[in-house]
Amino acid sequence: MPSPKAKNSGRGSPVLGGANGRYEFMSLTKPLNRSSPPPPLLLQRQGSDPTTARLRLSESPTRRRGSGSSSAGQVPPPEEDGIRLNPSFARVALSSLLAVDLWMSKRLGVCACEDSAWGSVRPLMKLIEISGHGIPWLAGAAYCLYKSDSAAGQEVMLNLLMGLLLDLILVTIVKASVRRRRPAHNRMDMFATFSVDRYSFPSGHATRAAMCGRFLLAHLVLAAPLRVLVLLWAGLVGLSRVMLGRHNVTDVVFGFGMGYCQYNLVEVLWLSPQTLQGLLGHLA
Ligand SMILES: CC(C)=CCC/C(C)=C/COP(=O)(O)O
Repeated sequence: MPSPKAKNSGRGSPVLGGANGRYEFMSLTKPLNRSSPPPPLLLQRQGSDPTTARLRLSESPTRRRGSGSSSAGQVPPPEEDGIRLNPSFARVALSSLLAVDLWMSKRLGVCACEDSAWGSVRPLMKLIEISGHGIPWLAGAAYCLYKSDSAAGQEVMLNLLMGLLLDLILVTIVKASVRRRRPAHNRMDMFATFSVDRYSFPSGHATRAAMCGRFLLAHLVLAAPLRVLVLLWAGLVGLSRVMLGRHNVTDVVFGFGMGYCQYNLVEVLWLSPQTLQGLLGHLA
């Protein structure tokens, strides 16, 4: 039903007296074409979905008779108004989640630049950012692989290297597919980025922190305090992404989940020395 305001606005209510006495609505988003009467649209009863409206349209007497008076004419299917009159629950829930996400990310972006609320903490957050960057991890894994003098050590470092490359590939694919822009308050001053790193979803640092964190806990013999330190580091990497304004909260949360699953993939694709010797044998 037209809102009371529209009826009293004096700007011409969108309601037309229909030829058959039924009220019909003009499209709310198309300019009124005064030369010819606008195509009447069936009133979409509150809570009905467009499909129902279309079904009702095809059952309308006008359609059934296959002809109608010139004023009714062939009633076109209801237009997709720019305004969704009854979005699905999933769409409303997603819109609400994204609204909360943007609001929370803006509030937590306290180190987005030097004169932000916590601008003095920015250098520390940048240090944490570097600790989760792909290049230090790739260089470190390659160096340990080169320096390792045990087969077991070489096996672990080789699979960490493979996991890091897998992470880069998967994150690049998802970033390039989703193409979500970084938060408006982000100051893009990261070093050594790919072109896809202009996109925000998911956080590559978060995927790497989760995957490497699980990898270290599973394959390194660490005392309990060090295990806690690894978990703390992974959490701080994720938090730093939002505090620096690089990401929204959902980018990091999804990144943690993706990195956690990536480690499972590393375990499935685990390269044993025998597999490696077979591969190298083929290459030689
Ligand atoms: C150049 C290499 C080897 C990796 C890129 C590392 C990087 C800049 C990832 C982006 O992380 P966020 O998505 O968390 O910003």
